[in-house]
Parts: sequence; structure tokens; C-alpha cells
Amino acid sequence: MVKPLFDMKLCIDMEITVKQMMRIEENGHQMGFFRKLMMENAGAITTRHIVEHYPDLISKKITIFAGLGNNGGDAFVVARHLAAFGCNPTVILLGHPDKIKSEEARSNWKILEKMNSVNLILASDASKIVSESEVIVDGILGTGMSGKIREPYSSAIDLINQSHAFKLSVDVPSGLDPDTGMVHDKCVKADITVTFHKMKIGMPKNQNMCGKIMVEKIGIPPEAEIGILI
Ligand SMILES: NC(=O)C1=CN([C@@H]2O[C@H](COP(=O)(O)OP(=O)(O)OC[C@H]3O[C@@H](n4cnc5c(N)ncnc54)[C@H](O)[C@@H]3O)[C@@H](O)[C@H]2O)[C@H](O)CC1
Ligand SMILES: [K+]
Repeated sequence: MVKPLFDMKLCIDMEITVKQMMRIEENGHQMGFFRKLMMENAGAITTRHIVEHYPDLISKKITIFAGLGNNGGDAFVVARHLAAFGCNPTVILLGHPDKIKSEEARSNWKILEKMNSVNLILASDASKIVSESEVIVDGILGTGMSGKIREPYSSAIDLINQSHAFKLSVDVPSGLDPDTGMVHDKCVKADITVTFHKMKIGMPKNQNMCGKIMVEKIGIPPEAEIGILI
């Protein structure tokens, strides 16, 4: 039975909670639109915004911070897509590769390990690299953030905020509570945040930390929202 189109239209511009997003993501995955595909689309559309912001991007020093969760996985995809545009980004992984949480993130890391066009730095003193960066991608924490920011994420957020680089946050500025917009501890102050699928309800409440918010679809079937938003 095909749902009437108007149902889908009603929820196109809704703002959703983290819990709703995770349930929609799971439904999409169960429908066969696997998380790995979502991650690829998320990274590709995020890269598009960086390329559009900087037409002369190839000449820019780009540093990508990646956590061990799927926010970091999105950032790995951004690194690969930027390389395809002729850039040589540096990825700073905030932990050991063995601790990367999911298969989809790990498989994207393994691709980067085979690419000479992307510099991989394990969590070391990133301060020199950051001081020379012109573009910083924040793929540290997304919707999986909880509680006081632990090291080395905490120092990484401080480093990013001390930089004068252009800052783009993946999905959520790292450290922002996506459901309330509150900063319980510390948070990346982004110039642009590219968030996926739908706006998270807390983000418009804290434009100061999010910067300009872009809501981008990543291919999740609207039917994945049935029973959650519809
Ligand atoms: N919404 C979608 O359709 C998709 C979203 N994607 C991206 O996935 C992240 C959410 O990924 P998840 O693995 O659930 O969580 P995070 O990456 O945000 O963080 C988990 C990671 O961070 C550690 N951690 C949590 N809290 C803290 C803290 N306070 N201090 C230090 N470390 C913390 C935790 O242990 C984990 O290691 C979403 O935002 C999107 O970017 C997918 O790409 C697919 C589609
Ligand atoms: K982030």
C-alpha cells in the first residue's frame, strides 16, 4: 500500500531528536540502505560544501579531525572525496585505529591507509598542524556524544577553537547536545555545520556554535520514518 504523498510532505522540514534519527537510520539499514551507503553520501555532500566554499581548495591546507565513531567515519569519507578533488588533506585520528567502533567506519579508514594523497596522523601533538591549517573539518563527535568531553577529544576541540581556520562540523558541532542545543562542557564553534537527513531539534537553538546550518538528504527512504515520524 503506497502511503499518500501528503504524509511524507508533512514531515519533510521537521526537526528530530537523536533517538528518532537513530531509529530512522536503523529502519533504513534494515530496508537495505546500509549505513555504509549513508556514510558515503554524508561524506560526499559534506565535501561538496567545502569545495563550493573554496573554489581554490587545492591550494588550501586542510586538516580533518576524526573520532572513533561514525562521525569520524563520515570524516574519513570527506578525506577521500577531497583527495579526488586534488587536495592533500591531513586526517588526525583521535585514538588508535583498532578502536574504530563500526565496520563501516573501519572500512573507510582502511581505504585511507592505501592512499598516498591523504596524510594520516594518529593522535599526537596536532598543534603545529592546526596552526598551519586553513580549513578544519570537525568529525570528532556527532549524535553519539554523551557527558563530559574526554581526552583526547577535549584538547582537540580547544585546538580547533583556537584556530583562525574555516571550520566545518560534520552533522553536529562536536560537544553540542543535538537535542537541547546546550554545551554541557565544550564545543567546536563552527562556521558551517552540515547535518544529515533532518535538522536535529537542538541545533537551531545554538546558531552561535553551529554557524550556518545545511540540512542534507543522504538517501534514506522516507518510508524509514514510518512509525517514527509518520
Ligand atoms: N544520521 C544518519 O543517518 C547517519 C549518521 N552518521 C554519522 O554517525 C554519527 C553518529 O555516530 P556514533 O558512532 O553513534 O557516535 P559519534 O561518532 O558521534 O561518537 C561516538 C564516539 O565518541 C565517543 N564519545 C561519546 N561521548 C564522548 C565524550 N563525551 N567524550 C569523548 N568521547 C566520547 C564514543 O565512545 C564513540 O567512540 C552521526 O553524528 C553522523 O555523523 C553515519 O555516517 C550514517 C548516517
Ligand atoms: K562533529
